[in-house]
Amino acid sequence: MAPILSASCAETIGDMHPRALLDACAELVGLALKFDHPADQVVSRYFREHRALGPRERATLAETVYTVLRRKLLFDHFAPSGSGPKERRMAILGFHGPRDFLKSALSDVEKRWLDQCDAVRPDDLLDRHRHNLPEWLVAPLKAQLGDEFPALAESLQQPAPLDLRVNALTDKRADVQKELGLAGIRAEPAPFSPWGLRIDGKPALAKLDAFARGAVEVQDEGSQLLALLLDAKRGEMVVDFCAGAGGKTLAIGATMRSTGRLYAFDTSAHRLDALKPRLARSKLSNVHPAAIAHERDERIKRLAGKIDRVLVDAPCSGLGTLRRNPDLKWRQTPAAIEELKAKQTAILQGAARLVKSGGRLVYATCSVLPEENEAIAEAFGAAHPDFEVRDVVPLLEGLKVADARRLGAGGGEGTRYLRLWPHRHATDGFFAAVWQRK
Ligand SMILES: C[S@@+](CC[C@H](N)C(=O)[O-])C[C@H]1O[C@@H](n2cnc3c(N)ncnc32)[C@H](O)[C@@H]1O
Repeated sequence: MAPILSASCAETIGDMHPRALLDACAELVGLALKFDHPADQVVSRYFREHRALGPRERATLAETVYTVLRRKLLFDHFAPSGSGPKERRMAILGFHGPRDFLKSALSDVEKRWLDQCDAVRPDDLLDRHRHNLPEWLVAPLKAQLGDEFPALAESLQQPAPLDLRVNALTDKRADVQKELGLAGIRAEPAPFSPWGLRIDGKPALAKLDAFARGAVEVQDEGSQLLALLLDAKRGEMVVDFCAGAGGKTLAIGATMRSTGRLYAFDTSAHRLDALKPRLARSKLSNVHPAAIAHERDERIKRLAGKIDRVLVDAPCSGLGTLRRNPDLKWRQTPAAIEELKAKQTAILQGAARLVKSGGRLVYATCSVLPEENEAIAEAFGAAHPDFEVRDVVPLLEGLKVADARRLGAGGGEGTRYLRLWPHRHATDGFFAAVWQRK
C-alpha cells in the first residue's frame, strides 16, 4: 500500500531557508483552508503578492497546499496530537519535499510527532481517513463503483498527469512528439485521443516554440474526447454552447479545418476573453465568440433549427476534476448541486432548439454524479421525442478511438454514454450523451 504521507526525493528546494519556506507553506495553507475562494485563485494571488519566490519554491508551496486539500480528513485526524498553529501542522503533514529538508525546519517535538504520524499504517485508519471524501459524496460513488471505490478514492488523491492536445489544423502528433523530445521533454501518445500527448513530469511549456505557435494546448485527454465526439466537419455551422475559455472550442475548430462557422457562446464575457489569446495562437479563423445573457437569448432564437452540431459542456459540480481541484470536495454542497441540475436541464433544453433536423447534440459534464449526468440526459430524452439517442461507443469506434468499449457505460450493452474515470482511464471524470435530431 502507498505510504500515507508523501515526500519527494529532491535534495534541496531553491534558495529559501527551510524555515522560511515552511512558514510560507503554513501561511498559504491557512489561506486556502478558509475556502473563501477556489484554491487555484488563492495560490496565484499569493504568488503575485510574493514575486521573489522562485519556480521551485512555488512548486513546493502549490503542491503542499494541494496535498493538504487532497488528504484533509487524514491530516485533520493527525493534527490534534501535534503542537503549534493548525495550519503549520497541516503544512508539515502535506509538505512536498525531502523529509531531511522539512525536518531541518522543525523543532524536536515536531520531528517526533511527524515520525509518529509517518509510522501509522494505512490499514489502521478509518475508511474516511483513507478516502478523504465528504460522506455525501461517498455514497453515490460507492453505489456506482462497488469494490472499485478505493481505487477511485486513491486516484483522486494523486496529481493529474499533464496532457497536451496537438493542433490537428497545423501539426502532426508524431512531429510534435519529436520536437518536444529535442527540447528534453518526454511525451507519449495518449491512449485514446488521436491528438493527445501525455507528458512526463511538469515541465514549463509557455516558452516552447510549439506552445507559442499554437501547435499544442494543455488539455486533459477526456476533454479532447468530448470535442472529438461532436465530430464537427468542414463547412458546418457549429455551436459550443458553454465555451468558457474555449478549451473544446479550439479542438472543434481544428476538426472543422478552420472552415464553416463555430460560435463560442458563454454567459461569462470574462471567460470568453481568456479564449482570445488562445484563438490567436491556434490559427483558426472560423470561431465567433459571443457573450449571451442566458440560454433563451435573442441570438439563440435567431439560430434556432439552423445548427449542424451543438456541444453543451454544462456548468457542473466539477467533481470529476478533484485531482486538479481538490478544494471542490470541501466547497461543493448537495444544495449547490440541486441548483446546478436545474441549470443543466434549462441549458440543454435551450441549446437543443438550435439543432437542425439530422443534426447532433452532445451533453457533457466533468462530474461523476449520476444526478448531473444520466438523470439529466434521460429526462431530456423522455421530454424530447424528436431527439434520438445515439450510442457513444460505436461513434467513438467510427472515430478510430482505440479500445472505445472501455469508455462506455449505460444502456443495455454498456455503450450508451461516455463515462471516464481517473482510476480507469487516467483522465478526469467525464460524462457525455449524444442525440441526433430526427
Ligand atoms: C464546464 S464550463 C465550460 C468549459 C469550456 N467548455 C472548456 O472546455 O474550457 C461551463 C461554462 O458554462 C457557462 N455557463 C453558465 N451558464 C450558462 C448559460 N446559461 N448559457 C451558456 N453558458 C453558461 C459558464 O460560464 C462556464 O464557462
